[in-house]
Amino acid sequence: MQFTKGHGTGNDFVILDDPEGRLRLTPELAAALCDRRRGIGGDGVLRVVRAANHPAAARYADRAEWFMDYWNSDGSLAEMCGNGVRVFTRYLSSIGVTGSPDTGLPVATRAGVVRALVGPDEIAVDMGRPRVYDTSTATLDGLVLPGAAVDCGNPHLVCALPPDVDLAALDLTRAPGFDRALFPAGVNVEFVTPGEPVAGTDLHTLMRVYERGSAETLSCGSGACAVGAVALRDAGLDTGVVAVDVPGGRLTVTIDESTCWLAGPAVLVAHGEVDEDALPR
Ligand SMILES: N[C@@H](CCC[C@H](N)C(=O)O)C(=O)O
Repeated sequence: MQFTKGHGTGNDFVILDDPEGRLRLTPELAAALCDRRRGIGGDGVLRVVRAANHPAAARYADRAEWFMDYWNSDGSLAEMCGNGVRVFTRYLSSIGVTGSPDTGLPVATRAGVVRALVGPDEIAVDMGRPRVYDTSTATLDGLVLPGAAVDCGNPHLVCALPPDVDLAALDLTRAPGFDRALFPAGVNVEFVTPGEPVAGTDLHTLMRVYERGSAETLSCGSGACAVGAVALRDAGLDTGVVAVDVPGGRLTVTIDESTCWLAGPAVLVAHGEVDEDALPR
């Protein structure tokens, strides 16, 4: 099986080119590919399949030729992956699939169709406006942290740390607790603290994330959008530019009246062949 490996600010993916949708991708195979010791290693799998050839995306086929079939590293499916769309788009452009320079490349996801614009260094995705819809709490290290529930196509809980809690010192080797009644399908939990002013932006936030299905990752694009939306709301702003620093680098979130743009680097680092029979079962 051929694969490509790529990442966006350290959120890394195994990319499988399967335009006809012939590959029998199972939760076990996705988890085995993502295994960092016995497989290739990744926070998730991005299967590149024509929308018309996948039952979850056929309804989008008139609007988007390509479907990002996204799997978390534990083998579960997710509706959206912001960094995934950016890396997926980098892969498509590497094989000559480019969108229109004006309107970009439409990409179907389980949360609907988004569009990506390829710049010289960065790839930006029009993610749609995040919906901040409730309050809740996360528990971690004996702390109870209030947070905002945000829908970015996938679920997020954005928790601001009290000033005496150090973001870098949080122990994210274990999953934070959350309200299963509010998030029956699980949630990605972002922990945030304000950063120093950054030129060209309205706000600057530092973030770490514990992702549903993938544990702590170096970056989460949809999480950055959720964080940007909450940061602007808390600053009394409807629109603006937020620099979101994650352990893997910087993402820029731009929210206007109608949508949210997520921008940052997206890199392909390797191509190869994996022996499926040698993967862990
Ligand atoms: N890292 C992603 C989000 C991936 C999906 C997430 N773990 C979920 O289950 O919702 C991103 O960049 O958005």
